[in-house]
Amino acid sequence: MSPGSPPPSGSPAYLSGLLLAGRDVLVVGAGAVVERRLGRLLEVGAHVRVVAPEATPAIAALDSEGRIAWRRRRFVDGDLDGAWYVVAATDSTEVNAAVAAGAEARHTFCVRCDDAPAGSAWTPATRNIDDVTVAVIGNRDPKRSRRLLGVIAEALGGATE
Ligand SMILES: C[C@@]1(CC(=O)O)c2cc3[nH]c(cc4nc(cc5[nH]c(cc(n2)[C@H]1CCC(=O)O)[C@@](C)(CC(=O)O)[C@@H]5CCC(=O)O)C(CC(=O)O)=C4CCC(=O)O)c(CCC(=O)O)c3CC(=O)O
Ligand SMILES: NC(=O)C1=CN([C@@H]2O[C@H](COP(=O)(O)OP(=O)(O)OC[C@H]3O[C@@H](n4cnc5c(N)ncnc54)[C@H](O)[C@@H]3O)[C@@H](O)[C@H]2O)C=CC1
Repeated sequence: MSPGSPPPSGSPAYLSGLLLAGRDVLVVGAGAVVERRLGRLLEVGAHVRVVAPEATPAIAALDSEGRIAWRRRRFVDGDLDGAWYVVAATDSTEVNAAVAAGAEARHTFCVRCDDAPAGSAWTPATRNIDDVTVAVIGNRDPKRSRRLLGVIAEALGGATE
């Protein structure tokens, strides 16, 4: 089976709980998708570096508050040095491919937001319910994953969204 190709059932992902507190995470791009992903990364204490020429107001505010480090420029390969985990989420296929290739060369896991099988990690729909974290990862049907998370949350008596 080639990297990223799906098994007969389930998803091709090996689920693992990454402990990112205090660890360097590189996020390339600062648009709507990154805005959604930053919440969980910050909640678990990751040290997030964002590289992008433009950012949404919410992401720029996180930088002003010192909660992330935003480098206001285009991605360069050296940005990958030191990262434990990488999110490639620009609106350019070429840039996302370059980020994923540089991460692959360093054996660093990388989520590719535009072409999931071409990355090496996927982002689950995630929610904390009391003292557990519930995460669902499907097979490139994120709305279904989000829906299933809601069903599980309800079964556990947690708030629904
Ligand atoms: C495989 C995966 C890899 C990864 O990115 O990690 C992936 C891939 C892709 N998503 C795409 C599109 C959208 N994804 C969302 C939403 C979410 N996507 C999430 C995860 C994942 N998305 C990973 C595993 C998914 C799984 O479990 O199956 C969630 C769960 C978590 C999170 O994002 O935090 C979050 C929902 C939960 C929440 O909201 O809480 C929306 C909705 C929206 O934006 O409002 C849209 C637009 C509408 C639509 O198309 O449905 C595209 C096409 C891009 C393009 O067209 O270019 C790709 C690319 C591809 O499949 O190759
Ligand atoms: N996986 C997922 O959940 C989803 C993925 N997508 C995909 O993700 C991509 C990004 O989506 P959005 O966040 O909505 O895009 P957006 O257009 O809001 O943001 C793009 C970001 O990329 C940055 N960027 C552009 N060139 C760059 C470079 N050379 N170096 C560094 N940063 C650069 C821009 O400055 C901007 O911050 C979409 O094109 C789409 O393919 C879209 C929706 C959901």
